[in-house]
Amino acid sequence: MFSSSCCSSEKSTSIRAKDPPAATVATQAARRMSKYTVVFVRHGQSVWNLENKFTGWVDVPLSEQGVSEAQEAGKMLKEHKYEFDIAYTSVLKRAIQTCNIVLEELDQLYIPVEKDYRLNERMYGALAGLNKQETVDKHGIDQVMIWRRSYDVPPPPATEDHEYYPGNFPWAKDIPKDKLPLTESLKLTLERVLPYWNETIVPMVKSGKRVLIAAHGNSIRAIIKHLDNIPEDVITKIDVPTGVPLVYEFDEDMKPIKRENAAEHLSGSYLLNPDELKKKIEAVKNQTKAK
Ligand SMILES: O=C(O)[C@@H](CO)OP(=O)(O)O
Repeated sequence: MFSSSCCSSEKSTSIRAKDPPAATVATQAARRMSKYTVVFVRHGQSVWNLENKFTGWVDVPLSEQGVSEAQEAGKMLKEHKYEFDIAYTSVLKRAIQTCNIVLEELDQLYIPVEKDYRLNERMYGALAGLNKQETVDKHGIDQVMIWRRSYDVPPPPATEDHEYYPGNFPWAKDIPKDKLPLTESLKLTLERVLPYWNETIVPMVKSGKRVLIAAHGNSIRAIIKHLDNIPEDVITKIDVPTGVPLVYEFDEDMKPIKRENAAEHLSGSYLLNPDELKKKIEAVKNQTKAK
């Protein structure tokens, strides 16, 4: 079964609180009503995160640090006694590796794992392969932040002559040409991910299966925007750290229930203490800096 406690700071509240504040009582009541739990994990650091390159659909592996982060994610879940019936991941090896490492740590490699390109990272268009900071130096921080974090402005497209044109990826051969994106904004990523969430993952959750999703910074941002109805101008400021489990609880209508220690703007909470979490989120933000 899923454990009811989530993180170190939650543990300390139970020691501290003789007369829990009203908010805690409300959260505890909400938790009793929670029916389903889904855990998201962004893959650990990839070799292109390490080299600070825009990646998107390019299929690069985890770095050494990324492998350790995925192991840590698995250990966190094990510590809190999470178990899963099925896992979903993308067709990109950094997410698949993360999924396998997490399941290995949990000693649950036996569960089915479904891979689908609709959980892929956003397709980063012609920026794929470029160094993020060099792109800032060339185009300016404002332009790069529009490409990187605006809700609906996609980067320039990767046309057929581009080194990372997605039609050349072996795993993409069955994607119909009209569905093959040459670039994606977060909005387009959401439009790709959401049908998979609604039609494949939600029915599985509602059937009582305990679901793990190992995916990517922007495919997870897209899903949480949908789950928490996060406004367009707020989701632009939200970054997902690498290799930290993010736990969501839902009521029977799949409406998220706010967890104690929920991350800012989210109903879900990360299984990491706030200081470490902040450092990991800053590391993502700092991939592009103003000069
Ligand atoms: O390059 C990418 O594919 C993504 C994730 O690493 O980057 P960003 O965080 O800049 O959207």
